[in-house]
Amino acid sequence: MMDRIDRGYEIAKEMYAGIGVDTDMAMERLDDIPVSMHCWQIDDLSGFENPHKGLTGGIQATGGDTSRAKNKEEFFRNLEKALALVPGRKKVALHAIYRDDLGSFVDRDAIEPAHFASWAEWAKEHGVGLDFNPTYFSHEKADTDFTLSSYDRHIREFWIEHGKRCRRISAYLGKRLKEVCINNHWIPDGYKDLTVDRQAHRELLLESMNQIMAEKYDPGHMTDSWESKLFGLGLESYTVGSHEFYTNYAMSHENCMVCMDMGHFHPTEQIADKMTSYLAFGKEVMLHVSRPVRWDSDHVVILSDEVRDVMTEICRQNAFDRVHIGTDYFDASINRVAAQALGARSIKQALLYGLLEPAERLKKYELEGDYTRRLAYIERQKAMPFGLVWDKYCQKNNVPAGDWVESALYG
Ligand SMILES: C[C@H](O)[C@H](O)[C@@H](O)C(=O)CO
Ligand SMILES: [Mn+2]
Repeated sequence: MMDRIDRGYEIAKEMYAGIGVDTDMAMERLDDIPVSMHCWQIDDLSGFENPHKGLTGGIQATGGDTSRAKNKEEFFRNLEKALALVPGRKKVALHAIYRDDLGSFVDRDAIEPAHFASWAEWAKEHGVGLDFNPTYFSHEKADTDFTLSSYDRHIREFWIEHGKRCRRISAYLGKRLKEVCINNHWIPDGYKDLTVDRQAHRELLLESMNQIMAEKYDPGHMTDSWESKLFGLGLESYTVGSHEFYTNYAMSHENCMVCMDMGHFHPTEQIADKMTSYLAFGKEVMLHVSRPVRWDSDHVVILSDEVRDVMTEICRQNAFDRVHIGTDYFDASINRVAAQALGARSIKQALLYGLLEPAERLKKYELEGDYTRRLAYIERQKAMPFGLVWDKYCQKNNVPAGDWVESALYG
């Protein structure tokens, strides 16, 4: 007697075959697409360095759910629980403040690969790759709202050293895990109110970036991305690291790309439309998949139209090796393990949705100028039994399907 999931899958397989889509093949392809899960949802970005410092830089984790990991043991236990709820290939994205201090305090301008050796061991044991993020905020030397673009040379030098060391650590992690580690830089630098000299800070940032990026690393071990932003809380009027700024930087440097965070643009701008502008020039792209609600509020990622459009676009361009998918949100209003798992699962669902699209057929209609069929078949896709294939995919990967949240809360 076939179980419910198998019966459902048989029907779905037949229906997708009817529109020329091979569901087995789609699941196989999905197996190979890593999603990089940010570790900081587990503890609201408190980190191991100084968990009581509090977030600075115009970012916030709001909400009153009490499940935030309170110590390292709880942090790893919860992170592992969340990983176990997400099917397929995964990476974990670290921040520099999650370093191991090896028994004594180490500031950000002094961290070394040794402070992340235990993470490399952990990643090997759990079969995941690692990505990295320098932490240019939540530190006394970031309290003026300026880091790499500060007018103060000492502040700049401190953060330049941090950036350089994070690149070295990323290269070490990539080499040890035999999987490229993406080192994503995000700085909060900006002004709350009307800004008179918008260029001076950008020139300083450029100079700092050039120093950070001077050393060349094997692209098979590490690559850098620079994450732009429109505005931060309390930094509403001017952000030094704008999208145009990093785009120009990435276009003129090798082994370097932009990171587009879905919460860092004007609400009507679509990331799905932006990716191919980089791919067309042979550039890779890093994504922070997030969910802004009215502002860059970092809500938990869901299977929204925006996320589905981004993942479908990656599938249509077959750009799995050129667009790197990472999560980024910090919501303190719900259970942290469930939040962490839900966002990554939603991205995998969106990818599966895209892989189940008869892309060649749709492209053919477009080429022929048959826009009626193009629209009608894109819409038809929404009523196809995609959920039945997803359940099968979870089952194949020994991950709970429908009732997964019970494992997150009580597993
Ligand atoms: C913690 C991350 O570095 C941070 O969320 C950054 O990626 C960002 O999106 C800031 O708004
Ligand atoms: Mn981000």
